[in-house]
Amino acid sequence: MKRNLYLNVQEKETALSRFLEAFSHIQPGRERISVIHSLGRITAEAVYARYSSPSYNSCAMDGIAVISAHTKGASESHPLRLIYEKDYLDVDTGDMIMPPYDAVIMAEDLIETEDGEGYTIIAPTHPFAHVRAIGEDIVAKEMILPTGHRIRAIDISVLISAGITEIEVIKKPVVGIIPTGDEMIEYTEPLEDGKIIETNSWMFENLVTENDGIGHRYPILPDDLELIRQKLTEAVSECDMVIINAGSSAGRDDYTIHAIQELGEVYTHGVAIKPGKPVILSKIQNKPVIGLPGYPVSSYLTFTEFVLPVMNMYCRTGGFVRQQKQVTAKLSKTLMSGLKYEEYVRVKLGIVENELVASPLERGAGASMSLVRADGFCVIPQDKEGILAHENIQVKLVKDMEQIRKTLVLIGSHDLILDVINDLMMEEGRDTCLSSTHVGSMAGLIALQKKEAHMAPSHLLDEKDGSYNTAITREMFPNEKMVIIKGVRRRQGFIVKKGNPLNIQSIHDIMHGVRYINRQRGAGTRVLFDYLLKKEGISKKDISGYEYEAATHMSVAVAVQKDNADVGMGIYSCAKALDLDFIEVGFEEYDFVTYEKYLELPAVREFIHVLKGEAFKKRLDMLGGYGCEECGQICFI
Ligand SMILES: Nc1nc2c(c(=O)[nH]1)N[C@H]1C(S)=C(S)[C@@H](COP(=O)(O)OP(=O)(O)OC[C@H]3O[C@@H](n4cnc5c(N)ncnc54)[C@H](O)[C@@H]3O)O[C@H]1N2
Ligand code: MOO
Repeated sequence: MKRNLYLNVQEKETALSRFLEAFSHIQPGRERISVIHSLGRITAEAVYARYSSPSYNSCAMDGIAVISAHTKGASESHPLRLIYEKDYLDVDTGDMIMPPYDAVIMAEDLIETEDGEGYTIIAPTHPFAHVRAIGEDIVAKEMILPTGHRIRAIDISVLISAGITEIEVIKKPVVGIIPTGDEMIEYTEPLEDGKIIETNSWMFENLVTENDGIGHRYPILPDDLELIRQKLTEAVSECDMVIINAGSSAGRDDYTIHAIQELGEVYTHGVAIKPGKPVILSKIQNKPVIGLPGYPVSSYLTFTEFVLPVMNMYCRTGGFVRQQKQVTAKLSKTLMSGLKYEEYVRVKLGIVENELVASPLERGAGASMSLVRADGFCVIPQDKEGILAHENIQVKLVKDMEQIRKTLVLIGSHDLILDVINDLMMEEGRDTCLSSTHVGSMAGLIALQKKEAHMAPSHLLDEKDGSYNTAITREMFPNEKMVIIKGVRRRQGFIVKKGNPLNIQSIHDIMHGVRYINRQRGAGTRVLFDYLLKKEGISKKDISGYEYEAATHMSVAVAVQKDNADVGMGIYSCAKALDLDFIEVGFEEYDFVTYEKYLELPAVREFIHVLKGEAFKKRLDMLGGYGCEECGQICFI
C-alpha cells in the first residue's frame, strides 16, 4: 500500500466547524427512565411537580395542636389552661393538622397541670406556628428541574416526593470504538518484544462514559484493509458515531483513510495541531466517523478537541456544554514551538507567593504519564514560535483549583524519594501534596530565585571543599535568608548491567567505546561526573555518549537495562529497582533549599514532619542506598 500524504492539513477551528456543520441535523435523543435510576442523567425537558409537598398541613414539632385563637392573652402573669379536645390535641412531628386546629406548640413550651388533665401555657401562638403548610416545599404544577439539568441525589428525592416516578432524559449516544494495529495485544495477554498493550480504546470508553455516552468497544483489528472496511460498516450500523484509532498517518500499513474513503466522505485528513496532526474527520452512512492518531497523548487530545464536540450534539440540550475552567499562570520555562501547528502542552501548576506558576511536562506524543501528572493544558498558538519563561499563559484546568492551592511546588533534581514523600503526605491525610518537576539542581535553584517553586531539591558539590549545596545557595541568594532542609545521603555510582559484563570498576573503564548515558546540563549528577573527569584528567571527548542525555536517574537505569547504553551515573536505589549492578563512587547529600520564611507554610511544615517520621525511614530502607541521619534538620544559611 502506498504511503498517505497530508494534502489538506487544515486549521483546527476551520476543520471542526466544517465537520460540525455537516452534522447539524443531529439532535439529542430522549428516553423515559425510572427516576430512581436517573442519577447523573440530563433532563430532556423541564420537570413539573405532580403533588405538593407536604401534601397536607403537617405538624413540624412534637407537642400539641391548638386553635391559635384560643391561646390569646396567655402570659407569664396570666398563664392559660388548655383543655383537651376543646383547645388542643397531642401530636407528633409529621402528623396531619386538621381544622379547627391551626398551630402547634412545642412540648418544651408546655407546663403540665397538677391534675395531669391538660397543659398551661404562658405565651400565645399564631396560625401556622410550627406547621409545615401544604406546598411549603413544593407546590403541585411547579417546575422542579429545568431542561438540561444533570440529576443529583438530592434531585431524585425531591422528584419522588413530588410524585414523579419516570422522567424524560437525554439518550446517551452509543460511540463505537475500534482499536487497530498488528502490534497491539489485549491487556490480558503476556507482553512480548515488538508488541504494545492496547490502551487507548479503554481510555476512550471511559472518556465516553464520563461525557454522557455509552462506549462500545470492538476487539483489536489487524492492519488489514478488508477487515477494517467490514468492521467500520458494522460499527456504523450499530452505533451513533464511530472512533477508529491509529493507522491514521503515513505508514505503509495505515489503511484507515483508504477504508473510509471507500465507504464514505472524508472532510479532513490532517489538522494543524500538535500532538494530533493526522486526525481524520469523515462521514459514513450519514454518521460521524473520526480517525484518531495512535499515540496516547495525541489520541487523548484529539478526543477532547474533536470527539467531544460531536458527542455534545447528541447529548446536550442548549447551554449544557461543560466548559473547562481557564486560569492565567506564569510559565516557569521557555517553550519553543514551530509555526506549523497550534501546540498543546501539559503543565503542572502551583501557587508560589500568590502567583500561579505553570511548569511544562514532557511534550512527546507518547508521554502518557504527562497526562496523568498534568494539572492543565496550555496552548501555543500557531502564529507564535514559542512562549518565553515568566510570560503569562492561559491554562485549561483538568484538576481542582483547591487541590492546586494546597500543593507544595518542588523544582530541581530528581530522586525516587520525592514520590515516597508525596505518598506519605497524602497518606497522612493533611490535605497537602507535592508536585515535583525534574529539571536538575541548577535549574531548580534558578526557579527558586524567580519564586516559581517553594523548594529546590539539590545535590550540588562544591569542588573546593567537597561540601554540598551550601556554597551555591550562598552564592545564588546573597541577600536572602535561606535554609537548607537536610534530605538524605545517597549512594552515587555507576549503574551497569547485571553481572557487570564489561567489568567497569572506575571512571577509567568508561572510555574506549563503552557506551555512556549522561544527565542533562545542570543536573547534580552531571556536575559530579564532570568533576570526576577533571580530577582524573579525562577529556569529555573520550566518553562516547557524553552528549546522550536522560532527565532522571530512573531513565538512566532503564537505558542500561534495555541496552541503549552500557553505563550511566545514578543513585543506588534506581539500580536496585531494576535489578542492575552498581559500582559505588561515594555518598552525596541530597537536600531541599528554600527561603526561611517558607518554613511557616503548612505544606512545608507537613513536608518536614514526613521527613522526620519513622514511616519515611522504613521506606528508605526498602529503597536501599540512603542514609538519613540528618533528615528534616534545618540549616540556616
Ligand atoms: N512520515 C510520517 N510519519 C508520521 C507522521 C507524519 O506526518 N509523517 N505523523 C506522526 C504523528 S504526528 C503521529 S501522531 C503518528 C500517528 O500514527 P498513527 O495514527 O498512524 O498510529 P500508529 O502509527 O499505528 O501508532 C502510533 C503509536 O501509537 C501506538 N498506539 C496505536 N494504537 C494504540 C492503542 N490503541 N493503544 C496504545 N497505543 C497505541 C502505536 O503502537 C505507536 O507506537 O504517526 C507519526 N508518523
Ligand atoms: O502530532 Mo502527532 O499527533 O502525535 O505528534
